[in-house]
Amino acid sequence: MAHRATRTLVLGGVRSGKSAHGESLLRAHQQIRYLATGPVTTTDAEWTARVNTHKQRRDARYTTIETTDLAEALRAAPDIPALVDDLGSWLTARIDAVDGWDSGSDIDLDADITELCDALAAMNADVVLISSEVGLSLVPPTPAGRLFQDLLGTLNSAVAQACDRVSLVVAGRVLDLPGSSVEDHNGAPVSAAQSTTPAPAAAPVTTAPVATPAPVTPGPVAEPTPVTVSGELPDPTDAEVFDPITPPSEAVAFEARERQKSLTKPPGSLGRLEEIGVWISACQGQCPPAPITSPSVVVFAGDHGVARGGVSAFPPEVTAQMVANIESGGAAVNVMAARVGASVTVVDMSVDADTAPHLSTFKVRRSSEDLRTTDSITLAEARAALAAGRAIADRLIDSGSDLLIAGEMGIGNTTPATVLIGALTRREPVEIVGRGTGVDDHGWMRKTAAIRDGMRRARKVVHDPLALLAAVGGADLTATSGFLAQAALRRTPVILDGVVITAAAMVANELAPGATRWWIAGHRSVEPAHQIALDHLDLEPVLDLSMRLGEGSGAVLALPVVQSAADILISMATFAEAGVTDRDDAAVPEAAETS
Ligand SMILES: O=C(O)c1ccc[n+]([C@@H]2O[C@H](COP(=O)([O-])O)[C@@H](O)[C@H]2O)c1
Ligand SMILES: Cc1cc2nc[nH]c2cc1C
Repeated sequence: MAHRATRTLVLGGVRSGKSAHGESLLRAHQQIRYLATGPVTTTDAEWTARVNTHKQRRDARYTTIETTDLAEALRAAPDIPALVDDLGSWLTARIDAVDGWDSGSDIDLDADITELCDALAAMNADVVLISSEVGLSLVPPTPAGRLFQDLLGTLNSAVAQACDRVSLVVAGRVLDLPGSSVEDHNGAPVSAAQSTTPAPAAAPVTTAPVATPAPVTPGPVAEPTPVTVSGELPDPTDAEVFDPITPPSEAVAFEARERQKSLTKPPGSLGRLEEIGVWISACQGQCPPAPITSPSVVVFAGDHGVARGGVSAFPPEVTAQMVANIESGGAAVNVMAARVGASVTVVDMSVDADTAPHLSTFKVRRSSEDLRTTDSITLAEARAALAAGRAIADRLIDSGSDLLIAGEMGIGNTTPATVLIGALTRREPVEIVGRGTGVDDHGWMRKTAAIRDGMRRARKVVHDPLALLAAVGGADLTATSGFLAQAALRRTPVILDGVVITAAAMVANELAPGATRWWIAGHRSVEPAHQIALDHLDLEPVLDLSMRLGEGSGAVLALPVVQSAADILISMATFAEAGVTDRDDAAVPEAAETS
């Protein structure tokens, strides 16, 4: 599936973090044109220092082009992602060009703005434009100041119309602004300026809070702020085909290990945390890494026909009830995510009930079939579910998510998860069956038999990941596999949750070999199949709290550990900076004569 170009306008005040956010949106690209619109030569030392700070943050993937003719610069390479920083400097140059500072309201830049918007519309690659939001401050006391403020407001509005996404960055927090984004029938963004047809009829996919996590304060959970990730159903053609996965950067991992040694701590004293920091750095392709500020949890929900066979301690209607609970912020995952500043989105892939339209845009069917006797879903449904999972990952990453977590909700889903793990690792059902939600002994026997029957059917298609998911996985697990593999393809780190997510991860790693390098295991579930799956993927869980809840809860609990690991590499002082004597620099006392 080709990645679709996205035009994003990032607004914010001075030192709000808007440029850093803009850069993070282009994180996944290997080649980026940095269109610098500021003055090329200046005698202002402070300005030069500011420019240097920005330059240092950018890595070798960036080519800097200093220009005040933005339209031409964009048109020169429409297939290469671009970062424009910023529109205010461009506007200054346009006003300079017509000697317009004293012209009051007579100045007319409409033609320049239209040309810029047309060039934006012609881009085939992602483009991010940074601009100051100056309209919230006092009206400037000088005519030139008022002219600039008015024109920049007009320019920002025009560019916003030409963009697919607009965000406002305030104090390092990113707020996705709702509005005029519409998409064509293939899901490709069409700017409102270009669009001649009304928005498509399909309901937008509204997610529970995305990108604007509540501040982490003790007390009741903040009310979720719905954010719309607009879009139609993705094209399922070839949804199971993935480009090769490239691993996180070995060179940056080496650099990060070297940096660990230089920080004011005995080498290795932070144990596993050090390697987690190295991993985040390698995933981001930069050392030190950027802090993890926009983590997103997606809870994939679905029912399973096998649940009618008495394999769970709870009845299937609980799935839909819990989906509503998660959507309204009352589930464990909501509470934990609010504590650590992660957004939570619940997606109905195959719940056996009608859920709210904004949760069911990607819904493939009501309940997957009973895996004991029937394929859970058809191959066409499996492709649709895979494409949905991939599109959800894409949309979150394109909105600035810097770490993804998959969670799930579905009564009976530990049975298909265990079947997948058993089939891929060739284990006996009794070795891997667990109690799930707490099924009793009779239920345990029914579940073991169901796993045996499912594994018998799975064995025939074990070498074909798509067919395997269709035979015994169901729509929710299939979407999860697409989501996890796509995150790896988009070079975005993931924290895995318990047995169900890890089962989907195993199949994702079959679809996209090497994807596992982009994942870390958040915790060890008490389900016996989980440890077997973790061993298979060569993953060591961060936490072991004897949990078996699902929803993404174990992964969310591990998130602050991963965030701290990144922070250590970012913020700790080195021995040299802090004036602390390093081990190798210490004076060695004369060895005592022992003759
Ligand atoms: O993630 C886990 O390891 C895990 C272990 C046991 C149960 N669950 C959750 O419990 C439900 C499935 O359990 P069951 O007994 O209905 O198969 C489902 O909603 C999962 O989120 C999750
Ligand atoms: C209440 C309940 C909450 C859950 N969350 C994830 N799986 C679950 C299963 C049940 C039964």
